[in-house]
Amino acid sequence: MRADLLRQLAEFGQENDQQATRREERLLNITPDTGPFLALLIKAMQARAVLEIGTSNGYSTIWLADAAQTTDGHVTTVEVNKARAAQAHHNFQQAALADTITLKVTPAESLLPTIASASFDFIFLDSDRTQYCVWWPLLHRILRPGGLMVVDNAVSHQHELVDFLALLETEAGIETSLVPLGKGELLIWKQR
Ligand SMILES: C[S@@+](CC[C@H](N)C(=O)[O-])C[C@H]1O[C@@H](n2cnc3c(N)ncnc32)[C@H](O)[C@@H]1O
Repeated sequence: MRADLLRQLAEFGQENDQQATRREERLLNITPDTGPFLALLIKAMQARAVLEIGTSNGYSTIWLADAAQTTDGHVTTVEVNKARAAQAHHNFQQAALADTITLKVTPAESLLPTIASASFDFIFLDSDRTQYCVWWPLLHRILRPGGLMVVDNAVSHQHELVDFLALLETEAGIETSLVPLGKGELLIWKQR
């Protein structure tokens, strides 16, 4: 049943984005093959505390939360757009995942400084790419040693991530790998 919902949401997102004339109207969901990839990572590392930045209507969140249910985990997801967040809230209920997800309707830059250090095992970053360099010190702080961060659009919008990639290269204790799946998934492992 959840698989049916995910299929419907993937189709809805693709049709919506083809018809949308303005960027704000697009849902910009992850590709359908990215969902199982993120879920596998969460299960393989037995991640329990999961953070997503950029919920949109909750398509990727449902994949993350479906995996988190198998680890007895929980997903916190943050979205600044109220209309998108309302759609996500509805979809979380449809997926029977409302108890596994906390949706924060606020700018990520307001939420991140309030989070305790080393709070998250897994972070999925799919938001405003112009802010990634600014957010990085906060993201690095709240990711636990041994934790994993995944950044979407690392191939589709590689040119927008040049400065972020350069910044990561200067950071000790960080290993990265670019996986050419979906829109390109950049894996960032915090060794220590
Ligand atoms: C690419 S979409 C996320 C798609 C979603 N992860 C999925 O696959 O279904 C990016 C989202 O980030 C949100 N966003 C942009 N800037 C933000 C910010 N500063 N704080 C929180 N959310 C933000 C946008 O409103 C948009 O819904």
